[in-house]
Amino acid sequence: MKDLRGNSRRFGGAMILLSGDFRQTLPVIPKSIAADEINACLKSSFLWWHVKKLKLTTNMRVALQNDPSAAEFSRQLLALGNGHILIDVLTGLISFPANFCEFTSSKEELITKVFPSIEINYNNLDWMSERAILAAKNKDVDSLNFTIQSKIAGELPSYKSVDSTTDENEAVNYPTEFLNSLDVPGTPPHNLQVKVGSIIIMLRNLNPPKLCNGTRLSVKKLMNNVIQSTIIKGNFKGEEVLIPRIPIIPTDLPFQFKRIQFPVRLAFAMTINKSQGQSLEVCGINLEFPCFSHGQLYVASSRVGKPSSLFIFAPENKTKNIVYQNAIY
Ligand SMILES: Nc1ncnc2c1ncn2[C@@H]1O[C@H](COP(=O)(O)OP(=O)(O)OP(=O)(O)O)[C@@H](O)[C@H]1O
Repeated sequence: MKDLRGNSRRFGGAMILLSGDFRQTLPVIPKSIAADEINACLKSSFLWWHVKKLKLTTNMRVALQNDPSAAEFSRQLLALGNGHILIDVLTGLISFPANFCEFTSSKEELITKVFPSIEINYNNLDWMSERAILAAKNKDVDSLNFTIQSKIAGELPSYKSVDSTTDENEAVNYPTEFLNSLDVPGTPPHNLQVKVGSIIIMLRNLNPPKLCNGTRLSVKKLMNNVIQSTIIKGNFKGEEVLIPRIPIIPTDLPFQFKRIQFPVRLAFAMTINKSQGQSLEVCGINLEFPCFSHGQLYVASSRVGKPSSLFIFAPENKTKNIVYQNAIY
């Protein structure tokens, strides 16, 4: 920038606008500890000290609801995000603030609260687009997705990926059966099982800005080599798209392999990290296995604008709220 603009000031004197919330999840670094994540955060850059900070004061997602609980809910979310909710020293768990959400007593009840009568409602794209269940880990999300998908009638075809090593000399070290068994975050599964009417999420940018990593769609027709789907959220809501199989090379493995598969996963449920940036009308959080990193509980809870839209399943209504204070202040 300095060279391009012929100006020796930082960024060549150009004004750069960054926006974000440090209460939210930090960059994901595989096999890292908290210090690695904080180190990768913008705040650890030497440039941070030259940034002028401006603060937004109104939670618009909450304010737009015109709900009597708005001010209190917004305050509770900030307390959660700032790590100001008392942690029990013996268990390391927090109790949620009063009237923060509606608790369910089981995972099954959580599904019923978020997706009531899904066997009838799944054809209503508006209804489907505004709800999701969130969990911290992919493993928990997968099991929720299978359970919810099983409530929809219809055939369940299996799309198996074609997996191979990128370096053919390594083929003997990584047999196809082993590659097939890998379930890598951010990569579609080897055995993709979807039904017509299922909700899926894109895992790659196929055709930005319409079809991007994170776009949610409803499956309309399943063909051998193409999945026809309707975009259910965002500026291109209602548009139909064709999704082909593409080669995908996961980046965070100690070796490289290529998976040819539709770049999608089921998305009735999704990970909290994947939900960052989305707004929902109805949100369920499955905390059977608690959050494990900074800001996850805050991100999950702040996807909705009012407590009556937030359903939580947590053993004994208690959970972990991980907040790295040096990421916030
Ligand atoms: N100034 C505003 N006036 C009216 N509505 C707004 C305004 N700012 C945001 N919104 C609405 O608030 C909701 C959240 O906005 P948006 O998704 O841009 O926030 P965000 O900062 O990306 O949230 P998060 O990071 O928590 O996902 C959206 O429904 C958006 O339309």
